[in-house]
Amino acid sequence: MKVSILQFPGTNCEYDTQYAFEKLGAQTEIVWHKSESIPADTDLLVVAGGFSYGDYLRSGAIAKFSPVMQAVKEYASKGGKVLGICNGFQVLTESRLLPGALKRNENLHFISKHHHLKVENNDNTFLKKLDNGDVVNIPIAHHDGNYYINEDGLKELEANGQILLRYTDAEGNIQNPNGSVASIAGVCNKEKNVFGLMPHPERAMEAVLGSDDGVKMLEGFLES
Ligand SMILES: NC(=O)CC[C@H](N)C(=O)O
Repeated sequence: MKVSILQFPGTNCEYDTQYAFEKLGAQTEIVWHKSESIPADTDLLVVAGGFSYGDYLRSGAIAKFSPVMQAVKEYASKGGKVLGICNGFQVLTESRLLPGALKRNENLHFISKHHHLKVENNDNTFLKKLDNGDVVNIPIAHHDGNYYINEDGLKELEANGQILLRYTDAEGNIQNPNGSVASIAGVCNKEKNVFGLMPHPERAMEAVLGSDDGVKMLEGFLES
């Protein structure tokens, strides 16, 4: 299992992501954004979190023009699996590889804390190790996590089972820390090979650091 991890100027979660996947037994490689290709043996491509291009203009809006993104689009169009975490989710929506957009948090604050999430749909590679309705505890850390999609888009997401995760409390009651439409924390594309979420599963790999619920999330990618 080979996980390639994209790195833009300002990415800051690439080494945590590398640590998380190596802990699960995967081989990893960090790929600089100037590369015009991604490693041929890639089984999963992760767009890691951080502040690509300092979040100037809009989070992910400049990264989408990086040379590597053409290769990412080709990889995804052939069914390659892509996971965008936080800023990676923002890059994937900006690149139109995922539906919707991430706006400034409703309260205009950067929010950094553990948050509970409910699994909405586990019929996909990413969440297959969890059950629908499971509640996980995963850190969030963002100022642009306010997921937006219009009404028609939301209906389409619901109809196609593309809503993966929603923000909740520990009991699974819906919460909304950032103003996201329908409290959405993560979605996938219609083909279910491109995944994006604002929370950071790679930061929840050890109970002693607050939660190891990220293990079950990322493990889904290791068995295909
Ligand atoms: N942790 C991150 O990836 C941060 C994402 C993004 N730069 C934001 O603050 O919204």
